[in-house]
Amino acid sequence: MNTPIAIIGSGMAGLSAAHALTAAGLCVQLFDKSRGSGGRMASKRSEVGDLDLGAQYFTARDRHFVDIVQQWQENGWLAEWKPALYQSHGGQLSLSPDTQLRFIGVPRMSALTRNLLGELPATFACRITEVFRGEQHWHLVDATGQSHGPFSKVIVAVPAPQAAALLSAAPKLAASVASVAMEPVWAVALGFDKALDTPVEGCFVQDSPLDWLARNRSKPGRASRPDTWVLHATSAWSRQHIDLAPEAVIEQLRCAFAELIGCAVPEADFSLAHRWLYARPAHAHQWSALADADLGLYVCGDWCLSGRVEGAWLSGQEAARRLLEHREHNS
Ligand SMILES: Cc1cc2nc3c(=O)[nH]c(=O)nc-3n(C[C@H](O)[C@H](O)[C@H](O)COP(=O)(O)OP(=O)(O)OC[C@H]3O[C@@H](n4cnc5c(N)ncnc54)[C@H](O)[C@@H]3O)c2cc1C
Ligand SMILES: NC(=O)C1=CC=CN([C@@H]2O[C@H](COP(=O)(O)OP(=O)(O)OC[C@H]3O[C@@H](n4cnc5c(N)ncnc54)[C@H](O)[C@@H]3O)[C@@H](O)[C@H]2O)C1
Repeated sequence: MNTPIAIIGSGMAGLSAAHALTAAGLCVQLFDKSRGSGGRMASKRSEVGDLDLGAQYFTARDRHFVDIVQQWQENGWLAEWKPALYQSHGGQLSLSPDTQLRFIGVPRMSALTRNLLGELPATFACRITEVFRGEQHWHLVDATGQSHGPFSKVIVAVPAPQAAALLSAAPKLAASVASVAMEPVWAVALGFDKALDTPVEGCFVQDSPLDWLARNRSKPGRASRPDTWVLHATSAWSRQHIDLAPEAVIEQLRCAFAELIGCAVPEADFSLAHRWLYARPAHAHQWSALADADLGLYVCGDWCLSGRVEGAWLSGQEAARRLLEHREHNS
């Protein structure tokens, strides 16, 4: 019997592992606490259109990732994003041309992970709280106390602080994962019925509570009206203001935006704030993936590498590769 492999987390890392394992003829079952796939590549549907509140774009440097990105582009799941890119230093805005290729899901970032999910078996709105090994197989318990299984192996593909809590079966692994700190990011979306009078479409920011801002209508496939923007605070500012009320976060980041954008910024006609508690690892690692292969427990995620979409995909591939390698050696 092909006992399925449980994958906890259906962000880019979990989906990447799922694809590699199904391509090798194995069965997988994904679990995610959210109502859909994508994790930090999520897009929020709102009255002003879809808003990419997490990952803004991604780059591809590793040659394997470059190849898969090309396939995704040929499938129509991705487009290149070529914003009028600026930088802001000490309040000075300047054009920041570069030759970097940047990709986005179309018509929203989450379309990519939705396409990757395809027909893969997945259980959503299911927060896994316990992962334990019986005599022969693995079992999962969710927040409602329901048990899921049996599974031949388990891949944990969630942010490190959430993964550590699921690894009590492998204390050494749990300790390594628990040592990874992840930083928060406040994201704010603003919508203006009358478009702002600025050529800026994306901006890397320094010396401000803001770290990044992007104009949605510059992204292929997005609605052009109203004029919506996504602002990301720095992790330092987000940490200091972690418990601030969303309305106050919106106001403070709107003021920071108005200060640097160089045009009149009226009250927003639409606004929302989203707090990412585990947005990015505090430090990059070179782990690719972690495992207790004899137990059959694997861990992956962006935080094992660069804290970027590319790192998440590579980490999922590596977890799957190690699982398949161990399986082959023991068959
Ligand atoms: C604000 C922000 C901006 C970013 N900008 C960029 C960018 O411009 N470019 C770039 O390359 N990267 C960017 N990133 C990083 C990028 O989004 C991540 O590297 C990547 O999406 C991580 O994928 P992942 O699969 O490792 O984790 P995630 O996407 O976090 O997926 C983990 C999944 O696990 C689920 N989960 C967690 N715990 C449990 C549990 N107990 N039970 C069940 N499910 C669980 C979650 O719901 C989630 O769906 C950004 C991230 C943020 C937050
Ligand atoms: N906010 C968060 O939580 C984030 C979590 C994880 C990643 N985040 C940001 O994503 C991008 C992705 O980095 P990348 O894939 O290496 O893209 P990049 O465009 O090459 O940027 C790398 C880095 O270089 C600086 N930079 C790049 N281009 C310019 C430019 N034209 N002008 C000025 N500066 C530039 C910039 O500092 C980038 O950080 C990356 O932005 C992560 O911060 C967010």
